[in-house]
Parts: sequence; structure tokens; C-alpha cells
Amino acid sequence: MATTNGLDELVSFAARLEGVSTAALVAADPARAAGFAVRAGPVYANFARQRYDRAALEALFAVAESVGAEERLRALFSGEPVNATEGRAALHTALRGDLTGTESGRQAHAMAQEVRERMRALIDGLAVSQVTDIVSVGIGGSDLGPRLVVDALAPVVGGRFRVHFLSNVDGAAAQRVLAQLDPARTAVLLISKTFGTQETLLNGAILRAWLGDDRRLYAITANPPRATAAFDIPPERVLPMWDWVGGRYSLWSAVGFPIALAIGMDQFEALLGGAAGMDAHVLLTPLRENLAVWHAMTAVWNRNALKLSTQAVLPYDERLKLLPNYLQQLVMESLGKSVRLDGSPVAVDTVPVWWGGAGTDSQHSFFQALHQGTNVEPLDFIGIARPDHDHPGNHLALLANLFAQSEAFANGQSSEDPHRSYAGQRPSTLILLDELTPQSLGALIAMYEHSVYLQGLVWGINPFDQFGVELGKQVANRLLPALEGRHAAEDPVTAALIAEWRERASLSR
Ligand SMILES: O=P(O)(O)OC[C@H]1O[C@](O)(CO)[C@@H](O)[C@@H]1O
Repeated sequence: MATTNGLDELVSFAARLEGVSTAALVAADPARAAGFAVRAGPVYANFARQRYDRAALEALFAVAESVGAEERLRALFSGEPVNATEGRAALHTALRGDLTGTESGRQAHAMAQEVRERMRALIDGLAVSQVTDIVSVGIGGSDLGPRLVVDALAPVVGGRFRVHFLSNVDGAAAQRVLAQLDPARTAVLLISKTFGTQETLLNGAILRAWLGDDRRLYAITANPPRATAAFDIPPERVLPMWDWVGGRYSLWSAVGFPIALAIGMDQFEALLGGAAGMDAHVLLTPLRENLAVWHAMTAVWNRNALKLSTQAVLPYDERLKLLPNYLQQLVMESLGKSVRLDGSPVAVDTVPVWWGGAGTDSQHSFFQALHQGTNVEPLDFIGIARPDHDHPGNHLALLANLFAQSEAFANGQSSEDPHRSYAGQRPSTLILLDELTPQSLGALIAMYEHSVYLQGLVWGINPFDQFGVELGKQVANRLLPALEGRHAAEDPVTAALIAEWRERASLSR
């Protein structure tokens, strides 16, 4: 019989709370407003507006206990092969600290430190050259993390270089990036764990030709021989990563080189330090006070007890506008699975659709649907207590909007006019960082990583593989010759689409 890890029992807790308003839940438990909150270093999260009570929370913690959350966290940090379908460890935590005391953890940590020394030396070398701009070429896990962190922090801490990102295989993307740059003042990083990714290889070839001077071409990869074979980059300009670092968990490795270039090596180390602080909290704190456990079990509650099918992320900070994109890969590539580790089907729903956008802009686009649409979507609000700009009035307005939306979604407002009525009861978590710094951002991202791992544990799935993305790549590789006219596509619909494309492409010339 398919196992549900006790998740089916959560449904009865949800049924008991049906019809009880969020305001009533808060009123019934005077300690709840401040007490359903956890702080871990610079990250504070308040869960009082989620639609559970203490009994339901207890049931959720019991689920976490029943899947051995504490022991499985130790297994992650110790370098056990938690990525079972690929027989690998997932030691991203060792890139930022050494909490395990195991030989594999120690070794991984030492290797990461060594690479960081090399990164520092390369940055020092570039700093005395004429290079002012860096193009980082990569996609997915080799792009989204660095892109998020550079976008968030470069304006805050600044650095010697302007960093640009190129990911899409669409030639328009390369054209757009290159239009603003001078090849003589630019260095190019080719970032690919496998060095077999079509987008990065094609864009890399464009960039190498444009650069005209291979001495400003660098590679970051777990497959140095392939980087050398494809682009002839010598070892001194190849920074390694390893198969025990998953792509979407890799911004802490040499994949974070663009971050170090944009904000400086010391600030990159501070980002790692922030993540290490969160690691220590998650590994060493009992489940009931553990921020990642609260976050993960809240996600499980919303998915499996309330049956909600999306999760929105709403950063109320312009600098975090790329966080939803980043989390889409982290969460959905990790948890978008429907078979358990032993290959049997998962008996409950797994990952919802993660999406979102920055406030307050989002209030003027999709919030209408969140307030009055037929779907109820759980929301992660993220705010920053102290701004780093000189417009205090704007910051107060931003925070007023943040607190107002979280209140309005929870409480709603009735009216005799159904068009002006708000049902409320939308569950939300409000996360507050003291300020946006490398440390606090590192801690926030690490919290989401650990939440993902814990959700994967509860669902019994492997959050570290991504076989689902392979099929599309295989079919695209098969179809390329058909587009080149070398043979016809086998699938009749695809063949018709290619014929149509060919006709239109020649018409537009
Ligand atoms: O770093 P690579 O090997 O180029 O892969 C890029 C991305 O492609 C994927 O395999 C699929 O999108 C991601 O998991 C990975 O981060």
C-alpha cells in the first residue's frame, strides 16, 4: 500500500478548521500573533496568518518526526548519498561551513576554500587589467542564483566590475547583451556544471568569437576536460565544481564567481557566512523552533491538508525582484516529482506551482485575482526592516503596503455588495530581514534550500535529481536536423509545424 507518511490524517485537522476564520484563530489564541514566529539570525518569519492551529501544527511536527527529519538533516550535512537516484551526496552546505566533522564534509569544505583562494587571485588579476565588464554565460542553476544575488546586492555593496548575464539560446539575448559592451574591456565566464548544455555552448561560441582574445575567457565546471576540448581554455582559467554540488544549489561554489566579481570576494564570503549561520540553526535547533521546519511543514499543510495548488512569493523590495524566478527552479526542479525514492508513486500531491513578483508592482497586476479570484493561493511575503536608500517616506509606504496586504488577505472585508466583498482567509507567512546584506540574503536562500529538502523528505522524493528536464532536450536534439532540412520530423504534427515555419520564414525575407 502506498505510504503517505501520516499526511492523510492532516486532512481531518483541516476539516475541523473549515469555516473558522483566520481572525477567529488569532483571537482564540492570544499568544499566537507573536508566538507563531521563529527567528534565525537576521531572518524573522511570522506564521500566525497560516490557516492552522496548535493541534494541527503538532500533527505537522509529528509528521516531520516520523520521517526522521533531524537524522536526515544530519545525513545531508554529513555527505551521505542523499541524492540516491544518482548515488551522490548533496554537500552544498560544505561550501559555506564545516558543521559535520565527517571526513567527506571536511574534504569538501577544504576543496571549496581552495577554489575561493583561486577566485580571489583571479579577481585581483582582473582588477589591475583594463576589464570593466563581465559576461556570465550559463543557464538554470548556472545562472539564476548568481543573477539574483548580483541584482540584489551589486547596488548595495558595489564592486569593481559590472556583471551581465546571458542565458537564453535566443540570439536576440546575445545581441542585446553585446550591444552595450566593448570586447577589449570585457571578460567572459562560461558556467556549466556539465559543459554539455546547448544554450551555454552556443552562446559561449558567440562570445568567444566576439571577444577575439581567448585570454579573457574563463570556465567554471565539474567537467574541465570538456571545457578544454570545446573552448581550449587552459587549466589556470578553469575553476572546478563537483558532482556533489547540485546545479540549483551551486551559487555558493565557483558558480558564484560572477557574484564575487560584482560585489567583491569579502562580500561573497559574507554571503556564504550568512548561509552557514542558517545551516547551523537548521541542523542544531529542535524541530519546533526550527525555521526551515516551520516553513517546510507549512508548505506541506497548504498542499496536502488544504489542497492548494500554487505558492506565491512576494518580495516587497525591488532588489529581490528576481527571487521568485530563482525559487521557481530551486523548488520546482527539486520537488516536481511523482515517484518516491523506491520508484513507487507518491500517494499525495507534491510541489505546487511557485510563482510571484515584487510588491508593490504586483498589487497593480495580479493581486485582484488573489483577493477575489476563485482560487486561494498561499503567499510568502518578504520585507526588509531597514532600507539602504535616502527616501524614508517611500520605505514607510512600502512597509504599510506589505503589512496591509498580509492583513487584508487574512481578514477580508464583507459588504452587502458582492462585487465589493473580500472573502479573506488567504494563508500567508511574513518574512522580515533586518536589512538586505550579503549575510541576510545568504541566510534567506539557505532557509529555502533546507525547506525544500524537508518537503522532499515528507513526500519521500529525491529533491536532487531532475530527469524531467531531459526529455525535451532529447527531442530538441532529434529535431534540429529536421529544422536544418536534413530529414523530415517523424511526428506528423511537428512535421506540419516545421513546414508551416519554413513557409513563413521564407515569406518574411
Ligand atoms: O550547469 P549546466 O550543466 O549547464 O546545467 C544547467 C541547468 O540545466 C539543468 O540540468 C536543467 O535545466 C539544470 O538542472 C541545470 O542547472
